[in-house]
Amino acid sequence: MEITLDKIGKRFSNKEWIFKDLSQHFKPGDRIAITGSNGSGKSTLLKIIGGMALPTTGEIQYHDGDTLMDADQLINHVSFASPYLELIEEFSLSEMLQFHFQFKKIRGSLSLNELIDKMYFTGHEHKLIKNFSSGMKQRLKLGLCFFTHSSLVLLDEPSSNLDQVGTDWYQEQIHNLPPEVIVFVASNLASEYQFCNQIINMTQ
Ligand SMILES: Nc1ncnc2c1ncn2[C@@H]1O[C@H](COP(=O)(O)OP(=O)(O)OP(=O)(O)O)[C@@H](O)[C@H]1O
Repeated sequence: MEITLDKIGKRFSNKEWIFKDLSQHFKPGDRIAITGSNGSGKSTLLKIIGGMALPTTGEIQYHDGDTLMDADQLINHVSFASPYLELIEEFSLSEMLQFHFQFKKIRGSLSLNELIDKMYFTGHEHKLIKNFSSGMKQRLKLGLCFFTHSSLVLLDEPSSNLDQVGTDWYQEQIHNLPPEVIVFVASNLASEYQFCNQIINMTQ
C-alpha cells in the first residue's frame, strides 16, 4: 500500500486549526512516529490516516499497486490499536477472537490456539474480557492488531498499561511484522517508536 496526504488539515466545529497543510507520501515498509505535545493532534492524525475520521481540508489517497483504493476497501487493509478502543467486555477471550476473526483474516497461518499462545494468554481462554486487567486488555488489543492480516498498522500509545514483559513482547511483535507493512505509532515515548525511520512532529 502507498498513502498520500495532500494538504490535509483538521479543526473541530470552526475552532482553531489542530494542524494544517500536511502533505506527505508513505510507501511499503515505512515506519513513522507521530510525536508532539498533548492535544497537538497525534491521535486525530492517526484516525484520519486509518479512515476513522475525515480531514476538514485536503485529501488522502491509498494505492494498492497502481490501483486507487476506494474508501470502503480501506477497512480490509488496516489494523488499529489504542487505549480508547473498546473491547466487547461480555465476551470470553475465545469468543472475542472467534468474533474478530469472522471479519478479519489472521496474519500468517496461525490457529486461534497458537494465537492465544503467542499473546501469552494460555489458560485464560474462558476468562471474560471484563475480568482482564488493564495491561491484559491492552495486550489483547495489540495482539488483535498485530495478528490481523493488514498492510497498515496504526498504534496509539501502544505500551499504555504494559509491564516490562508486555513491553518486551510489544518490541518483539513489532520486529516480527512483515517488512512491507506501513506502521504509524502516535507516542512520545522513545521506547515505543525507536524502530521508526521517520518522525512527524505535530507540535507547532
Ligand atoms: N471529537 C472531538 N471534538 C472536538 N475536539 C476534539 C475531538 N477530538 C479531539 N479534539 C481536540 O483536538 C485536539 C487534538 O486532540 P488529539 O487527541 O488528537 O491530541 P493528541 O496529540 O493525541 O493528545 P494526547 O497526547 O493528549 O493523547 C485537542 O485539542 C482535542 O481536544
